[in-house]
Amino acid sequence: MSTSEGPTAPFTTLSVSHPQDSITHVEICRPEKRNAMNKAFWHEMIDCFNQIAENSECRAVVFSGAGKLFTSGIDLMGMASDILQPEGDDTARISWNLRRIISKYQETFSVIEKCPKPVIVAVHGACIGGGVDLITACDIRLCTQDAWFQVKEVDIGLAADVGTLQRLPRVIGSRSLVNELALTARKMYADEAKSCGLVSRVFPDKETMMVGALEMAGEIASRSPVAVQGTKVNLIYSRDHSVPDALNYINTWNMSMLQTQDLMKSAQAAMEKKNLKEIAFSKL
Ligand SMILES: CCC/C=C/C=C/C(=O)SCCNC(=O)CCNC(=O)[C@H](O)C(C)(C)COP(=O)(O)OP(=O)(O)OC[C@H]1O[C@@H](n2cnc3c(N)ncnc32)[C@H](O)[C@@H]1OP(=O)(O)O
Repeated sequence: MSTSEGPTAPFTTLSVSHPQDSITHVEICRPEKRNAMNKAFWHEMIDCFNQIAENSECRAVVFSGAGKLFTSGIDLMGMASDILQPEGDDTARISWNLRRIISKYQETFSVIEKCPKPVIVAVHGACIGGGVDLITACDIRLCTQDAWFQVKEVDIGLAADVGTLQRLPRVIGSRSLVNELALTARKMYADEAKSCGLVSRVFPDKETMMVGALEMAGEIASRSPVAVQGTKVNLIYSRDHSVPDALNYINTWNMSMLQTQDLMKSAQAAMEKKNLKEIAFSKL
């Protein structure tokens, strides 16, 4: 794992490293501002995850935050210009402009979901506002015992519009709990986050969590990338479609993907009780 030594070029808010073969670690890195999401962050995420999606060397991603906490959400100081004073000669043009801007903000987290490589997010300390939007777009959520989550948008006078209201109800089973969190902006702590299914594991501290996240990424990366990436794409598809539609989708998907050499290699390894880490799968 990288150790918060600062953002890596060409980014100013993200540090990207490769702690192991086939694994990419992305860290939001503005610790002095509690990883507040400034203007640069919103577009750097898009560039970063589009690059990861295209990088055939990468098979799994770990995302975390540098410093004291995961993120304090949108940068309240930098928010002013485009959202608070959108350009345009009249209401229609201002509105159209805002629509375009909001779409761009939404893309910041949708790229995580569109990236076929599984993304494990590791949360320590606070995860506020935009942080909840971000983690709900990730595939696996881990946190530390000191973590807390807050859908804080109503406190700053807006309805969350970059993913929380759309994805959180699909992550947490209880609609009532989602409504409560979004309407009251109350903090939810690690144990409740685990019991409601927002996170799948709670670790005693950040160090242990990062070791756990890396181990999990290693397990994923050792498997056939055809199988893993197909699984991510189809899990997301089936979340958003009926069972018959999703069965039809995977049928069409697998009519080509089942022809992979990875199937024979993996099946043979299983028969011979070999560790998948010993099997060389081609890049994807
Ligand atoms: C179309 C757009 C869609 C997106 C919507 C997103 C909405 C949201 O994200 S709503 C949530 C907004 N965030 C907040 O309300 C959190 C504000 N911050 C805090 O409550 C505290 O800072 C926090 C509990 C996170 C941490 O407290 P701590 O005592 O550890 O640190 P501080 O001394 O408060 O802060 C240290 C410096 O960081 C700056 N900072 C913290 N959060 C933000 C932020 N969100 N935006 C900008 N700057 C932030 C803080 O000002 C301090 O800076 P400095 O004084 O220069 O040292």
